[in-house]
Amino acid sequence: MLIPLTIGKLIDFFSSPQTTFFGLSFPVAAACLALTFAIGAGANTGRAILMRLSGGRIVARVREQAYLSTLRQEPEFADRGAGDIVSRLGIDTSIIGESLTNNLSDGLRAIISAVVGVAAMVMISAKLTGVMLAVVPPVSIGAVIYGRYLRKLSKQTQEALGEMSKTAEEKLNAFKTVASFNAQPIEARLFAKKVDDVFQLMRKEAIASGIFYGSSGLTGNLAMLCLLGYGGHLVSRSEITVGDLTSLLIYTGYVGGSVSGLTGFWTGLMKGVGAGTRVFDLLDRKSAIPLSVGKTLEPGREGPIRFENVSFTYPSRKEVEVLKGVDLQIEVGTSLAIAGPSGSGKSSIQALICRFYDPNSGRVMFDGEDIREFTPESWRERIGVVSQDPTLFTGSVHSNIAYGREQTTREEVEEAARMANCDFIWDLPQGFDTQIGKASLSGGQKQRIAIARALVRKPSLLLLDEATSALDSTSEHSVNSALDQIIRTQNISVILIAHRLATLARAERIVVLENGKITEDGRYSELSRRPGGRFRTLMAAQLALEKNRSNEGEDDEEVEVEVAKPATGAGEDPKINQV
Ligand SMILES: Nc1ncnc2c1ncn2[C@@H]1O[C@H](COP(=O)(O)OP(=O)(O)OP(=O)(O)O)[C@@H](O)[C@H]1O
Repeated sequence: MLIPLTIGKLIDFFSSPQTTFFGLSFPVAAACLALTFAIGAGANTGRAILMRLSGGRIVARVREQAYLSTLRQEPEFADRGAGDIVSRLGIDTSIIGESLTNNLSDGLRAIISAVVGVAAMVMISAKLTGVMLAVVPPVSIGAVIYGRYLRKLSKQTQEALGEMSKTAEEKLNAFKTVASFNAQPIEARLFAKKVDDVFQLMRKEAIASGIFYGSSGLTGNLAMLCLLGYGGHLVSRSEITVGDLTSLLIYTGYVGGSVSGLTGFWTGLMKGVGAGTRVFDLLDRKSAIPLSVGKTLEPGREGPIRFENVSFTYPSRKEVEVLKGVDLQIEVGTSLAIAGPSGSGKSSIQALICRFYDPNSGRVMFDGEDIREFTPESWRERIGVVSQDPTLFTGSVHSNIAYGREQTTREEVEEAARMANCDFIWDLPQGFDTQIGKASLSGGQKQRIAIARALVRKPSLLLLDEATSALDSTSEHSVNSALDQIIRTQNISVILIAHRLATLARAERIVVLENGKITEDGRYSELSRRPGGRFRTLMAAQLALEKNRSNEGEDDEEVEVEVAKPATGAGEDPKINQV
């Protein structure tokens, strides 16, 4: 801030050499200034480093906490699309970091420069300063209006970016589906549309910023012109020197730069607020099913699970009642299969058991207590889940089986793998240390690793959702024998959802769910013989389907082997043996 003053004094010094710089001779003043500039340079270096570091730290902490908060939400929350959440964690947090550090630092510097500049100008000539300050009110009003508009635009832009990421993420995750349908041009168009949405918003921002900066520049230049005219007049009347006028003009440039820096600071802040709203949405969101609220369920406690008149609708589709007054009891250590047409609510029963959702009415009880009494964390500890298409994560076979339990030993992992019939692991090049990804194992192998992953937790309840429906008969056979072994040898309650007869036959008890209601309940041997029964009808359809499949070339022998060693109650139906 001393430079304009120095230049003014220098001009006056050359026109009249007896001029001093605040009483100092010019060489001494120059030395002092050099020192001041050196200190200034050091401070600037420190500012740049500290601001970048603190910005990086803010972004890192906001990201970590927002990610943790996201992971602790109820599963329904993730249905809004991972792409949008990833864009919040990536782009929006960067904008916040930028806004809070570089922007804040530039803003502070602009405020200090403006205040010191105006003070120096008042010191040189209060009259001329008054002329210059006339531009401040219109520019400030313009900045406020522009800032508000920008905040709105910024939020819309971040949302559009989120949509764009969501679209790309979904399709890139289904790369093979897109390729097999030759849908690349359609997907490219869809993505281009999302990109265009972002571009349109950026265009609005570009026009608004052009108008704002153009008009505030014009206002500044006009003020400069007035200053020059009026200043020249004051010089001609010897009220100020040429050096003073020069200093004043340069200060005006400084202050003008600071004011435009301040508007940049304001608009940057507004951008940050826009992005911040989206990140704080994640950070502040209270989960509908908080993970740590309730009492901790003691690990060894056993008891039946009971659905008491449970009705349920998904929060995102309130108009469809998925479960309608379901009553169901699952005794400790028994196996139950849920059969029923597609969309009848089978998976929803498992989702309620896992407490991914809460019922709208009725209760899910464990050992006489509503499961809502327990923390979802401690409740889920006792449940092992195997889904139809289990996800394996990048890492070793060991880390996939030990997923969620870092302290699990190799012996425990191997024991679970044995129980889940995962013999193939021992034949892999590096055994349990073999690195696997999303796509490096067959469906049946993945499924068995998923069963081992569920078993390693030593669950007291195992949930299998159509664990065999996507498999060929060989893989189905391996998975089913693993299942047999578990049902027979472990004291685990098993709830399995299945369409395939060979899998259903493994359970000690079967319930048929239709349109959200239990319509039949009994042992396999009873239900498959009940004349006109729902299960019998369903099975006849399934039987025809499976027969068709075998005729089309599936390995009949495998299926026979399947049924040759069914669990209690199965294998008595001649139709099944026929399969
Ligand atoms: N996350 C969700 N949000 C909204 N509706 C859902 C959701 N998941 C399932 N539904 C709906 O709830 C109903 C029951 O679905 P559910 O998955 O429980 O049936 P299912 O018997 O397991 O079917 P399938 O045998 O085809 O897997 C269906 O109408 C389905 O469209």
